[in-house]
Amino acid sequence: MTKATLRKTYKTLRSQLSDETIDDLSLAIANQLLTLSIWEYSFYHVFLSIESQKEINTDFILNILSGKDKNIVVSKSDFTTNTLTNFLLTDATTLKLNAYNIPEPVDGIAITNNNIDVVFVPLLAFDLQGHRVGYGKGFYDKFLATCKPETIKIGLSFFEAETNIEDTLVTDIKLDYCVTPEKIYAF
Ligand SMILES: Nc1nc2c(c(=O)[nH]1)N(C=O)[C@@H](CNc1ccc(C(=O)N[C@@H](CCC(=O)O)C(=O)O)cc1)CN2
Ligand SMILES: Nc1ncnc2c1ncn2[C@@H]1O[C@H](COP(=O)(O)OP(=O)(O)OP(=O)(O)O)[C@@H](O)[C@H]1O
Repeated sequence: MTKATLRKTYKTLRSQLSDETIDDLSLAIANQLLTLSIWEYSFYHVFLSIESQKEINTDFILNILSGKDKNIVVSKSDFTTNTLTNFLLTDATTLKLNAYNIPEPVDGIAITNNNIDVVFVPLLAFDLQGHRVGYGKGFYDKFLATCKPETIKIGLSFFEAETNIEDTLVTDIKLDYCVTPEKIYAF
């Protein structure tokens, strides 16, 4: 299927999930993540959930990371350039919802992309090759392109893989893993 079709299909599927189901599935995803060998690193980039879009609740992952004393990195989105700038999330960080309902830090300690070891990547759909479909503005493709090549990229999804995304671009950065409540896909 094409990215446009997949976006539509998976937005609809997500819109049908109750808040309780979202929390149950998000916890199952966090528990799956615990079985991966990814916990020896230092800097972890996590997206902060857009609740109105029924995204995965990343609070469980944030709790794991703070329990392990990891450096947690979160983004501010610039919708004029479709780029992300990254900041350390600390107890002192004030978060504010932006115009797209994304929680983001008001200010803080800036982190350069080459320090980031692991990125948890939001998505609407993904395929068996490790390609993903997001909201279509290329924020994550641009961000991941500026991380070091060894950075581990982990998609998080409520739903299982599609066979194939037809219209992938050369600029699409593939995932290393995609984790669902049921399974871990390694690419
Ligand atoms: N939590 C989270 N943060 C993220 C992303 C994400 O997918 N999830 N992004 C991943 O790249 C970037 C933001 N990307 C976005 C791109 C478009 C829209 C947007 O157009 N929203 C419209 C229409 C939504 C719709 O079509 O349903 C809106 O809210 O009105 C929102 C976020 C960076 N931060
Ligand atoms: N490294 C890059 N530099 C400049 N433009 C890029 C880069 N990567 C992707 N783009 C552009 O971003 C646009 C959106 O790409 P795509 O449809 O793959 O977004 P997406 O992955 O669904 O969304 P997102 O990354 O925001 O979740 C495309 O027009 C693409 O050309």
